[in-house]
Amino acid sequence: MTKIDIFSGFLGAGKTTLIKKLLKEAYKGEQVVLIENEFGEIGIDGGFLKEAGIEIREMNSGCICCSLVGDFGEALKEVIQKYEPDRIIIEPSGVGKLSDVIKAVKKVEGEVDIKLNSFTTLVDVMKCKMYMKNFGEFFSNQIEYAGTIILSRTDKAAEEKVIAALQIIRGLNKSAAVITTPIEKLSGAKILDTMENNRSLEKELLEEEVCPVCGGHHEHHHEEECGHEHHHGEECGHEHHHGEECGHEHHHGEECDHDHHHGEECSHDHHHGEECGHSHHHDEECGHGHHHEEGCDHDHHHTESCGCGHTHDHHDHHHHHADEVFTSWGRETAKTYTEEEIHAILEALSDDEEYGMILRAKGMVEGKNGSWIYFDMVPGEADVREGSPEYTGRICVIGSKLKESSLEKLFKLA
Ligand SMILES: Nc1nc2c(ncn2[C@@H]2O[C@H](COP(=O)(O)OP(=O)(O)OP(=O)(O)O)[C@@H](O)[C@H]2O)c(=O)[nH]1
Repeated sequence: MTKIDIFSGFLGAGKTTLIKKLLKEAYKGEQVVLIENEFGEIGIDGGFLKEAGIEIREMNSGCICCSLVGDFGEALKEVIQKYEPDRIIIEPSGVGKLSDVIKAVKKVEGEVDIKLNSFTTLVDVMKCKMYMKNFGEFFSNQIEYAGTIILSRTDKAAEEKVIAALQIIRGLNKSAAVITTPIEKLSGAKILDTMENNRSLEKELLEEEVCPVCGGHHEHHHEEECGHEHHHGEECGHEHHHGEECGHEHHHGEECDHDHHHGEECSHDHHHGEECGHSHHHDEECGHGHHHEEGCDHDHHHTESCGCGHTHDHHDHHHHHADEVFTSWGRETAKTYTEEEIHAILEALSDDEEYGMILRAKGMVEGKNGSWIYFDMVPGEADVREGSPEYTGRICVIGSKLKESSLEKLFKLA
């Protein structure tokens, strides 16, 4: 039996940091394979894990969070046959939907000897509100479907920030255990134990199939024999979440006829997002595209892309349109830099609209003095450190409306 642990989290939330800690402290002695589905053209994270003897299966050519569930199933089977691991860690792309990843794993559970052991989401408390506001469903889905939520940067965030983030999180997910203690203060075993004992949402998610009463697809928020709450199915006679024109609480845009266009006024209670927080179809405030999750009945024939940065033809109802929101820019380079140059570049990325809205930059390049410079940046935060030599320099920037030629110039690659 191979245990599957899913670690979800928005760009730069701290997934890799946590996985490293668990590998050292909680998964010690286990045969572990990491399946990662990075958003971005160049896989950056793999290196350190390879050094630690961990097998990595990168899925950059296909996304596990949308229609390529079959391929994902094949990848899982292949990994299990080849390595017979004790555990598989799945790190979906930072903008993938956790609910889709859970479903994808569940689908293959009957075919291979695996068990979905945990599904955890990392949330950066410093940016929770901003991400919620700007990226809606891409961000909120990961919170809603998590069995456990781990807050990152509680080591340095003000208490009010942590409490504000908690409020947003609790609005989306009432039952997950939320770890607010900085992870370095907890042992890996303690974290794993917390992750493994919070699985109530799993059942809920699995029941998100066809309703035995009305035959519709509902998202179930409570488990009661059909007795669950419905979003629509008026004929069921149960409590509904989506009673149009009824001013009820909303859980999601799914299968909901009343799309909110252009942030029209809305007087309902919402489960995701402050400042109305419902999904929007058109750009507002932040200037980015928002998800298109509404459960419309038509097929989409256009080619879309999801969080993996690749394009797929979707024949199902999961339209991510992540490519409308997120893009990545990556380069391999033999160019050398000084640490000061890298600091200055990251600062420019943080501060300047000139390059688009930067959500994440990371990479490793050779230093002028022959050492290797590793860097990580999320808005307002940059980490530059020395690391072991890589086979070549690699740079990856992820964001919204990236300006590639400006980025090339900034990294002096033009
Ligand atoms: N102070 C602090 N820094 C953190 C914490 N978690 C992560 N970081 C830093 O944030 C940066 C990004 O962390 P990662 O662990 O690489 O994040 P990730 O979610 O794997 O990022 P992606 O590669 O975008 O998927 C790194 O510089 C980390 O050191 C935390 O709890 N506290």
